[in-house]
Amino acid sequence: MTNTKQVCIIGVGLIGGSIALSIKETFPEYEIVGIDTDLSIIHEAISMGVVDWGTIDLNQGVEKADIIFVATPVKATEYIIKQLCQAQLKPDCIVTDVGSTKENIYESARCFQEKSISFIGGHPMAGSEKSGVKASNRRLFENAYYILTPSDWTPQHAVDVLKNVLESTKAEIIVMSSKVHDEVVGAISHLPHIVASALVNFVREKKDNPYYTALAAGGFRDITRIASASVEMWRDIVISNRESMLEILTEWERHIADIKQAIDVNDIVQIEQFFDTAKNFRDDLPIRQQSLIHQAYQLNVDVPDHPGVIGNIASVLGRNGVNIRNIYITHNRERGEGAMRLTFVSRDVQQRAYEVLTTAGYGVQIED
Ligand SMILES: NC(=O)c1ccc[n+]([C@@H]2O[C@H](COP(=O)([O-])OP(=O)(O)OC[C@H]3O[C@@H](n4cnc5c(N)ncnc54)[C@H](O)[C@@H]3O)[C@@H](O)[C@H]2O)c1
Ligand SMILES: O=C(O)C(=O)C[C@]1(C(=O)O)C=C[C@@H](O)C=C1
Repeated sequence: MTNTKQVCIIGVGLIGGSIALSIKETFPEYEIVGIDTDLSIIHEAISMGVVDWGTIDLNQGVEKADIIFVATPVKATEYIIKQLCQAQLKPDCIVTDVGSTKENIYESARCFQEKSISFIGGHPMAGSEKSGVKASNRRLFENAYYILTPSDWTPQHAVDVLKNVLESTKAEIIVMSSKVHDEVVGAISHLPHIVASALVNFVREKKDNPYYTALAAGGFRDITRIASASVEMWRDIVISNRESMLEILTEWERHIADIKQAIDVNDIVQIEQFFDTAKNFRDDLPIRQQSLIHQAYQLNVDVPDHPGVIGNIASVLGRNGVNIRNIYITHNRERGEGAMRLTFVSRDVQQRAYEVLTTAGYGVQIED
């Protein structure tokens, strides 16, 4: 149990909105206040039930808060923390953030120490390439890790209060130092985003030949989904995690140079080892049961080039009571044929759809 009554979310976007929704579901008695730069965002958040009320006035929004979440891009977070240090906060207020980098935010939060305000860095390790309050979801963090990096002046009971509130996200909370956070997350999150964007830019340079974009299908799309994420957010992340990123990118260049060298001298053993080492490690990565919104129960359906075939697939499923959650078409074959990737909410619905479509004569593959 906590005595928390009012939670303030600064930056009511994807992450701030999702945290607000999780907290509201578990603690309906809490008042959730939203602060953003634009009143239209506040109005939208109120109409979606994400916050109870909101304002664009930081001082007005935080004055009665028991817990403040700063959920803005990380450079804005540094600035907002400085403003909070000057603001009138309740004496036992806890300030936390959700930023993807932790060292820079920890440094800017040192000003809380002389005011004896508890500051606990935070980073939920789940998200999406989408932004804004519209994309928020109360189940976003289910079964994900939620990293906390408490400051050394923050008492343990404040960390316990925050953990208690964060249990509403159903994430697994782990504690580490902000330095270790930035090194590890730099490698497993920030580097992949750079690689994805570099890969897209690489193909973009070849766009004069239309085959590049036409043939960029499954593998390319899978590995580059995250290149569609918020530019502001990722600009701030790589600027803020500069030191770790420079070291990581130097290591990365070594990996690329090694495989390039192996191809150059036709070193078949080394080429095989390159793929084999990666495959073994990837196959052994622990699988965390993801939240419902991440689970994708999919079917690939061969789509012959006939007028009305897509409508027919949708209606045959509809007639049999099967709801489609998402449809994605890949035109990855010559002469107009393609594949349709359908997503369903559960394994049962996926199985039912498979039966319906195979009975109707479609070529269907289940994707695990
Ligand atoms: N998107 C992800 O996958 C993800 C995952 C984990 C953590 N994060 C971190 O969470 C934070 C927010 O990311 P997001 O994806 O929710 O972004 P978002 O763009 O969806 O939301 C950010 C919100 O902050 C508001 N904002 C910006 N500057 C502000 C300011 N000065 N004052 C008040 N509001 C301001 C924006 O208007 C927007 O509503 C970032 O620090 C990011 O690094 C993102
Ligand atoms: O799933 C995605 O789209 C994400 O990019 C989520 C992701 C990640 O890299 O794993 C992105 C940034 C965050 O700081 C944490 C999570």
